[in-house]
Amino acid sequence: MTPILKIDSLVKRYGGLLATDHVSLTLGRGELHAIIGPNGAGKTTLIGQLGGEARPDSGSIEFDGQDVTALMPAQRALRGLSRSYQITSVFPEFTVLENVALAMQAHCGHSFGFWKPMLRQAELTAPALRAIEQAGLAHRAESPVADLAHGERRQLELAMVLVVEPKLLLLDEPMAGMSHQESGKVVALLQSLKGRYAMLLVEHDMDAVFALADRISVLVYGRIIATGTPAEIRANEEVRTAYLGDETLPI
Ligand SMILES: Nc1ncnc2c1ncn2[C@@H]1O[C@H](COP(=O)(O)OP(=O)(O)OP(=O)(O)O)[C@@H](O)[C@H]1O
Repeated sequence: MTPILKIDSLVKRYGGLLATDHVSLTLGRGELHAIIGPNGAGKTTLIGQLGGEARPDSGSIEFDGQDVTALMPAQRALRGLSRSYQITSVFPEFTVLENVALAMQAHCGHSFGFWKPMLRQAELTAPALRAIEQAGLAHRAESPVADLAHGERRQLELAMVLVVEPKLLLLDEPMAGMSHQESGKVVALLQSLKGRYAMLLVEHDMDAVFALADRISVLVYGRIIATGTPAEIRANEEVRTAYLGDETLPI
């Protein structure tokens, strides 16, 4: 079976700095692959290139058997490559359900009637409710987004991506700023989604990464120094050296 994602020798330069230094990586269907690395290693830059917001200087990105290197973010999303964003375009006075339905509508373009009240369109509300349930927010479906706690907003972000049924989810620090209890909920949630979606997870919470990932790649100064199972990464000498003195790696 073709891999869902194949990155080949991706390079991104900022002046003299190689933020992504010939990164190659393959992701299997249904795999949860984590990218870890110290601050400034190039994790966000890599996710940005996969999402399509940052253009690589060279190298290629193949998604689901097709070259998507030159595609815009919306074109990638339509093919099933979706990124979970820190929400900026959410409508705080609208409910969780309305926001997720709107995300679905935006994704599908003009195939829905704008003149009909959104919540009477089962084509929008049924998948929206499913995604909200998957994201563990069913009890908040009718709450205005302004009333959500920080952790619940991150769950909403996830619902807004899940609603379009992506083939690959790009997750950029989904536990950032969460309490221990909140991040535990997101770990359980991602665990429940495992196998159904391929996921590329960038995360600083090492307990979460080592609990969830099928494989982990370690990025240091823009270069992948190791890829392997959590046990292989724990045992890797070069990784231990790169993290020397960094207590966040549970090895
Ligand atoms: N737009 C930009 N212009 C210039 N340099 C940049 C730009 N974006 C990132 N960089 C540099 O590229 C390198 C990689 O940054 P990046 O944000 O991708 O790292 P990161 O691994 O995500 O870090 P963190 O864990 O702190 O989020 C850093 O040295 C950063 O200063």
